[in-house]
Amino acid sequence: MESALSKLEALFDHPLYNMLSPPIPEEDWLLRVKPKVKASEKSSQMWVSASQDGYEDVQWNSSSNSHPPWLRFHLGISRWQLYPHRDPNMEALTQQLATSRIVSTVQKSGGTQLKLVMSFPNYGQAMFKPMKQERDDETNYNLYYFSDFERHNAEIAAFHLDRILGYRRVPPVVGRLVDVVKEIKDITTDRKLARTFFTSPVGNVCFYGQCSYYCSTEHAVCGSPRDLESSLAVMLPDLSLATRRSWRSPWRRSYSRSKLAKWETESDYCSTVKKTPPYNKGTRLVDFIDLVILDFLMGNMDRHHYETFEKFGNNTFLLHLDNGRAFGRHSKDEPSILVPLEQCCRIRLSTWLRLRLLSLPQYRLSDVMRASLSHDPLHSVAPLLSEPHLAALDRRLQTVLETVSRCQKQQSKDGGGNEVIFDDTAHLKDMVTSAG
Ligand SMILES: Nc1ncnc2c1ncn2[C@@H]1O[C@H](COP(=O)(O)OP(=O)(O)OP(=O)(O)O)[C@@H](O)[C@H]1O
Ligand SMILES: [Mn+2]
Repeated sequence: MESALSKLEALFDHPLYNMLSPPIPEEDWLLRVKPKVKASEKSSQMWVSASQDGYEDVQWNSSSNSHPPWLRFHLGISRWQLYPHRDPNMEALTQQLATSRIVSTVQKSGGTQLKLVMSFPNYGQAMFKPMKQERDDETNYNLYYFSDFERHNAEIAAFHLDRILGYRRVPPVVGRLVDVVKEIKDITTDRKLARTFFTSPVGNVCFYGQCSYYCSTEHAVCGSPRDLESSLAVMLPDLSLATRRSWRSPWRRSYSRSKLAKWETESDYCSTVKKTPPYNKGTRLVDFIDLVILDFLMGNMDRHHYETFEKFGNNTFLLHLDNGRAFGRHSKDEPSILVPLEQCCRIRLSTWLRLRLLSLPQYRLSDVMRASLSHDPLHSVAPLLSEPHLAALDRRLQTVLETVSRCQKQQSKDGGGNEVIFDDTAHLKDMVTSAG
């Protein structure tokens, strides 16, 4: 393990993760801090929390040292990433998610499967997903992808994988053992949720909540006897502060047992997408390919939509939310997830270079993932990804690199220029030269 940890350190020290980027102009931050409130106006503007039992009486000013970690996270979101590489706030943020007292729990409306929103004394919030499946269970082959369970460990592993790929587009997620009585049943104001609690025949406390899928006694989640493994993802800024736009994936599956989607029958499908806004300009297509690569590596077939922050228009990163259906199978890869890369033959240079790095023995993807996941609090209960899942990552990475090579061969055969690799580092090189 020690050598794996130093591999991860070496990876994050590599120049490919430490490229100089231009200073961020003010309009490229998602949120702005309001100017300091004058002391005379303070009393009326201060958050009133006395009535909300369990909350801290916080007095925030514009000095970021006094900000709670979740607020620092919100203030660090920019046009290009959710958090910076080697984020000095990450330790405190994940620590809060993992250990902070839970003062309120309610169901999150919308979505198909049970999810809860939990609040901390400093007003931070997290989205909770419970463990529904043992780590070594493989998704039933006769189950359609849209009927698959969501997995708490997939949410956790997706955050680590996204960071290792250098994207930083998944909100931080940690594992936590939640006491379903003390931290859910006893404190929830949600009567509909509270009503679904029961004690199983062997004395474990279980509940199922209300949702459109898997919220019934047969699909209850149970503590052991009260402790339940779960994932807690830090909440993004409220929609009233930062509106998000949802985009339908051009390679969306049909979500029907009998129909095929257009991309499954038209081999030239990407040439249409490339001409269609917003994929015809900027980096949207290669950003989407980045997401496709993440999904192929973790076997996520459920990427029907993705979101962006409206403030940044079309010129921004894609949020990689909702990864619960990843890591369902390790013994089989799902080639259809990689179809957009195969059909479009485009990839960011910086992504491709990092993928090649991760295929080298000294930075091997499975090793750095194992090391990264060992920092999660649930690692002491059981490894977040079993060895076969880690091995599948290396195998799938090879497939991604082979797909890119095939694209390059095909293109040189066709006598084309270098259109496979999209050089997103040119502006960085300019900066380095002008700085030097
Ligand atoms: N960390 C987060 N902070 C704020 N909102 C989030 C976060 N993660 C997800 N969401 C929002 O919550 C909604 C539901 O989450 P999620 O997609 O994980 O649930 P789901 O049950 O899988 O939904 P669906 O079945 O529709 O895909 C998403 O549409 C997303 O906008
Ligand atoms: Mn989903």
